[in-house]
Amino acid sequence: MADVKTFEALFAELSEKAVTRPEGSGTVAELDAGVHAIGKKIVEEAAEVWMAAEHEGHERTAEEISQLLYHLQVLMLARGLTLDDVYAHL
Ligand SMILES: N=c1c2ncn([C@@H]3O[C@H](COP(=O)(O)OP(=O)(O)OP(=O)(O)O)[C@@H](O)[C@H]3O)c2ncn1[C@@H]1O[C@H](COP(=O)(O)O)[C@@H](O)[C@H]1O
Repeated sequence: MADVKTFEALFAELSEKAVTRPEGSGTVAELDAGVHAIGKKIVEEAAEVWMAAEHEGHERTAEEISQLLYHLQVLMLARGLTLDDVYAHL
């Protein structure tokens, strides 16, 4: 599984995109939409995780969880939080 993306690698990628702001980046668009919009996306994705876990299969649930983790990372970037800020509470 050589090219599996980890939580840390995704955060590094998104952090760089927030600075370099490449054309066509959904992350840049979401950051520009702001904390309120990102928060709504997190709630939506969280509901999809719940529904997938209760009614759909293993794979769909994993996919929805990956999307929730992505949007949480975007919110962290929007608020200037680092991974260590979060890990300090685990
Ligand atoms: N891991 C993700 C990721 N997970 C989820 N999403 C976005 O989250 C949304 C998923 O929401 P939904 O399932 O509700 O799908 P949807 O309703 O069709 O989407 P919207 O209409 O809400 O946009 C989509 O818009 C996806 O683009 C992600 N967007 C990007 N990434 C990764 O982030 C990195 C940077 O991406 P860019 O900023 O787009 O270059 C890349 O490695 C991507 O693989």
